[in-house]
Amino acid sequence: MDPLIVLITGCSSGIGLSLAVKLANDEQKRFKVYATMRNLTKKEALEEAAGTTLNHTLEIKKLDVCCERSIKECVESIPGRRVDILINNAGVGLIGPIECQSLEEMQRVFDTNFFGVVRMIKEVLPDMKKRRSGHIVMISSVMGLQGIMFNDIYAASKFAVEGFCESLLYQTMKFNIFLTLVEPGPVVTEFEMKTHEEAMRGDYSKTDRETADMFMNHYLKNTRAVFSSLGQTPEDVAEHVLHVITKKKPQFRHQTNQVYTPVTALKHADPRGGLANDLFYKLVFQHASLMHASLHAIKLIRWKAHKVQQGARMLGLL
Ligand SMILES: NC(=O)C1=CN([C@@H]2O[C@H](COP(=O)(O)OP(=O)(O)OC[C@H]3O[C@@H](n4cnc5c(N)ncnc54)[C@H](OP(=O)(O)O)[C@@H]3O)[C@@H](O)[C@H]2O)C=CC1
Ligand SMILES: CC1=C(/C=C/C(C)=C/C=C/C(C)=C/C=O)C(C)(C)CCC1
Repeated sequence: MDPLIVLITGCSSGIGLSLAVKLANDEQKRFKVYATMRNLTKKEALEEAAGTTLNHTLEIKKLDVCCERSIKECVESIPGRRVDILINNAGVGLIGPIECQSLEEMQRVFDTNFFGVVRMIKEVLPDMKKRRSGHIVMISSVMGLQGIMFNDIYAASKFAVEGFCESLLYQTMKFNIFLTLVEPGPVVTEFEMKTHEEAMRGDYSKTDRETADMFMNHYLKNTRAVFSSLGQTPEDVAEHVLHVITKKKPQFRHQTNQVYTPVTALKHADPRGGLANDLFYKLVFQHASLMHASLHAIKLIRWKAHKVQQGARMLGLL
């Protein structure tokens, strides 16, 4: 059988890079991967990770999701413009008090995370409709379901993606095209480092001292702990995406981190919002030490499980 043609955006690092490499290394050779990035001078890491798959099951192409011409040129360069699976992965973060962020910065987040997805889908959907087949996967986020403090604009951009897809779903269903929102919790990639570094360089003189303190001394500290105890690896997320795209009937939503399922479920348990809002508020401002102790315990358990797995592998039991 011919391999499925997969186009992935944002493959210079993180989830996009891991996913491209994972699919290109598929033992059954089910995929031909077009791994795209906006800046080809960053292609070395992917080239290295791709190894012998490079220019066989994996090809690197230039694509900037903020530029319609770049998207068109990339899709036109694919034989027959055929894209069986589109993975909208490219994305940027933004954290901090909104009064310290410029409108331009906020628009850049929406232009990439939301309009980037819209541009990509506009380019491939008509062909998928003609073929009455295809699968479009969004790397959304748990923040597409539940807002988290100081992520106002980023969460809004992911909520926009979720609303857009919920609405588009009926058309895609009619044309036998699958649409899936993959919703990871924290993933340890350059994403965290980039947003954290930008936040450290930020000018907080435009906000009051109390807000600046909430951000620097509560939020940043808490998220560091959250990433180091609950964070997944990009390979983990890639494994979930592989599972989603190889299902006969892929589901619409897929969360990759079980810990976050109850967090996002709170909203549905209490539609008036009290439960979720109260919990987050109390966790951050009233029971921070309890939260840190729990996160630390989770980290220890995960480390122990990892060691047991390593030992079992060495003994040939896994
Ligand atoms: N890390 C996390 O905790 C989580 C991440 N996500 C989502 O996962 C996706 C991947 O993020 P992750 O791998 O973590 O982060 P990385 O920062 O490692 O990767 C982001 C990728 O997006 C690319 N990108 C940014 N802007 C554009 C653009 N205009 N056109 C094309 N590519 C672009 C970056 O390219 P460049 O190198 O040129 O900047 C990079 O390749 C994002 O959509 C993010 O929102 C979801 C949940 C959690
Ligand atoms: C769990 C949790 C927190 C942090 C969650 C974080 C930091 C999630 C990050 C998700 C990301 C980065 C998604 C990207 O799309 C808080 C609010 C500190 C306190 C309450 C419990």
